[in-house]
Amino acid sequence: MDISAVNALSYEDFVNTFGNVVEKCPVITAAVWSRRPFVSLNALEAAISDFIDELPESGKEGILRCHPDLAGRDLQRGTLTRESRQEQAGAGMDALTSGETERMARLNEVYKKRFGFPFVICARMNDKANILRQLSESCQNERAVERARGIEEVKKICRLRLQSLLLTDGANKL
Ligand SMILES: NC(=O)NC1=NC(=O)NC1=O
Repeated sequence: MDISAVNALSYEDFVNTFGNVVEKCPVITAAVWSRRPFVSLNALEAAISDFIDELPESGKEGILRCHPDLAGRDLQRGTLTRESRQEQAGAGMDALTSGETERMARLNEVYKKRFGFPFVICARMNDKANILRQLSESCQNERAVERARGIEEVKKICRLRLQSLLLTDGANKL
């Protein structure tokens, strides 16, 4: 699908197509629809990024809270979104040893207890060793640092999801 096809989408088709580029936050997609026409993929991505940046801290933390834990309950139960399942599997989150699973669960809980939102990282740009190391180090950070780092990871996840939607000629082609 090229950018002119994106601009020609009805509101419903736009949200059906792009509603999960930020995990479980279709409101972001619904909001940026009014900023069309987009001159490029980068412009659509920038509109999403700008919308996120304009949110108050509570809104940014809300976005982070919409993300499933890495190697967490949703993965175990099979209730991840298609995108998250693919991303987490790609980073080996579905092939951890029992010790690694336990360490991820413990660190995720420590992190959430400290910050009030989950640890978020772009799984497609990391492997399990990096993820475990970053999670462990992030538990020592300040809240503002982790909010900003998490939101930057959300933007990386969003960019890769947009690219997958726009650059494939597969089923997504309208
Ligand atoms: N807590 C998370 O970072 N979750 C995720 N990162 C991804 O790239 N996909 C996810 O589900």
